[in-house]
Amino acid sequence: MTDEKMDETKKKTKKTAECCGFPVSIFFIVVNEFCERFSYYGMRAVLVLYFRYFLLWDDDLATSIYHAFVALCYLTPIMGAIIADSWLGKFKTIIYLSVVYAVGQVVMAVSTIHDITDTDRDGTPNNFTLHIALSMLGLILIALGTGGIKPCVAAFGGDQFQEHQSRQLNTFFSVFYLCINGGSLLSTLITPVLRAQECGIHTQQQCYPLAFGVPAALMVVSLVVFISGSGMYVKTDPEGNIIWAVCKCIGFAIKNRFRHRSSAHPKREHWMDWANEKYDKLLIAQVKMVLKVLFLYIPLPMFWTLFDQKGSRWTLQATTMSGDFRAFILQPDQMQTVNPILILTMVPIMDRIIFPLIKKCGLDFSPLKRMTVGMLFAAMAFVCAALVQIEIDKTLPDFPSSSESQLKVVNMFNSSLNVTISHKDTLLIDSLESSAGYVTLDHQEITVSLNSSGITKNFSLIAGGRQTLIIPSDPSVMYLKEDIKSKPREGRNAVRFVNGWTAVLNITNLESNLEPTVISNYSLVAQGTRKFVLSNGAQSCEFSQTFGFGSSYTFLIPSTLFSTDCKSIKAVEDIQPNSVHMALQIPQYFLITTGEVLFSVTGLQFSYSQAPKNMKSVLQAGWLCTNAVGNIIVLIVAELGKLPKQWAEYLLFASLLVAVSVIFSVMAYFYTYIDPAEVEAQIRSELGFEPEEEKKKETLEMEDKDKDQQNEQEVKQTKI
Ligand SMILES: C[C@H](N)C(=O)N1CCC[C@H]1C(=O)O
Repeated sequence: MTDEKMDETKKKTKKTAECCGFPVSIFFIVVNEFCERFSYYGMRAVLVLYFRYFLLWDDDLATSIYHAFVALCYLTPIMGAIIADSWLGKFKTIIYLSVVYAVGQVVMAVSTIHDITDTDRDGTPNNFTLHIALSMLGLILIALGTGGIKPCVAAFGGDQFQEHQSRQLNTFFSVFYLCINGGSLLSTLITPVLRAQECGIHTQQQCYPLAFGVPAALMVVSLVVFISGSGMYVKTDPEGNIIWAVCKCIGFAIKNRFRHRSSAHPKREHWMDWANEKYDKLLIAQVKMVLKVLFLYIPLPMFWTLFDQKGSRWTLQATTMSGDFRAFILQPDQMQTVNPILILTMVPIMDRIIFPLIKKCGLDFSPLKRMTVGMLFAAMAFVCAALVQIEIDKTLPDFPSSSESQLKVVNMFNSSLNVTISHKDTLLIDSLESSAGYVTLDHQEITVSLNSSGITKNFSLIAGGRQTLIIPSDPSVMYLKEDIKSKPREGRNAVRFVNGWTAVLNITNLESNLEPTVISNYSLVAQGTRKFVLSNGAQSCEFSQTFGFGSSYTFLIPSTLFSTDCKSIKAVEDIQPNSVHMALQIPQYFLITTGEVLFSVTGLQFSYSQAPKNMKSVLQAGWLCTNAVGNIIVLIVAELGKLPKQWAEYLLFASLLVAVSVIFSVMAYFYTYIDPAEVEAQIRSELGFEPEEEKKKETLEMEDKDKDQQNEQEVKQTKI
């Protein structure tokens, strides 16, 4: 045996330090994963807000770029796997790509410092191009890093286990998943709080640099932890350019099959056997194993398509619900933290109680069955989401269709008015009151007549819009103002004021002073009791209003404002607060998380256990790719298909997933589980290669011989 070969075999049979039956090196790997996921999910938690409120992109662009980024993060694992399995090995790939990742996070954090381009010191950046360029560069580096290392870390963790530790290996994947979710939970709680702080050199702004800087620091910690374990790892070397060899082998099999397509040539058991002429049996067997699993993955993206809507559709659903839990207030996007919290409790329960119980009952709950059941749970979660949506829809205002217009009338005149719209609808409105709700009209050109004064005016309404007609103290100058026609974002409340006082007013929360007879633009206020101070320079008074979630109010300020100490201000409710409670989303979160434990944790283990030794990262990457495709489907669905009713869309997704899980269960039925190591050993022995066990024994014997020789020499030297 050559020295090189001996070194390699020694590496493979290296005894690792153990603690409670687990390799000690695993500790560094799970801590590394915890920090990395903290970094990834922490950054993701504030990314859309950064796009929306720092770069000032609109909602559509912000969500599209966000989903495109997530999809990229799950596509780059292919690159990481190729580098690891064919070139650098998993250990070096993790280190190099972690450096790229950490640099990306730092670039991203720098891009969020508004002071770097805020030359006029007004609090907003002056060179958006630079911020956009830096953040895109940062995101690309992050996607390369996080995706690149992801298949390697899981597979590298698996590599640390010896053959006798197969039970511990399964536990490892569960612990690994717990660490992912521990990191995700902490970071999604912490980074939004960091963002809400104010910071800056010249002007104080929302502290995005801190919200992105802490994840960057955690990525550096992750790298340091991983390097610290360096001396303890089992590092398997890549066996040449395996991916290229696989591609060539598949290409040759297809070409050869095509060349021998006539019936004169006998059929072969498997189409890959057409590569027999040129490639060795071992490689062909390995390719067959990988292809079999990859084929099985084809239906899986549908699970992720539903799963990933937690962050988009379900969060939007939460914005139309009430988050008042009495002891605490939950914001709509915080509802997502229910997922990692449930993962942290359910993985141990499943592992320790449910799975052993199922086994005790003599039921066969094989990995592919678990994954099928996982998909059905996710489908049930969407049925629940549809039911909740139906409840919410009952409480939502009737917003106008695209051909309709809605009109509300506010009377700031000093006496009641009879307002007739288009000679048809007559509304009697008291002074400092509004019409009860909105009048829906199926035409846009209207005539408004104030019957007592004989004033008549024509207006053109916005099709599909909501507007308020303000009749000021001088009714002849009545005018229209556009209203919001959807629930205010993030469960906040939209407020505006009509100034019926005789002079300019300054009102807290409003961007600028309010002229007499004018209605202000909306400003958004959070849930809770809010205080408004109104002043004209000489006098001031304050009033408070308690807000729920997702309401809209117009406050009518009378001419008697200061004499009544603000008490005469009239609140008109344009959109009622959300009344369906966010707790109703818990069942759907519970079901999707149960689905995730059954589907995702099992899929991770399955991808490792069914892969040949030299293609572990490749199959992990294939598994992660199902997630990328799922995200791309979300993107396409968001752009194209919009069903008129949200609950119908939820049901459509649920039915699609049920259909896909039936297909998957049929495919799974025909799949036979293998032990890749055994298959490889068998082929090796058929081909007359030295079996691994023999190699091990030989290495140990060589080591013993080396030691004996050393001892002999030492004895000789002492004698001399
Ligand atoms: C946070 C999720 N519960 C979760 O653990 N994941 C979602 C996609 C896969 C997995 C992850 O690796 O982040």
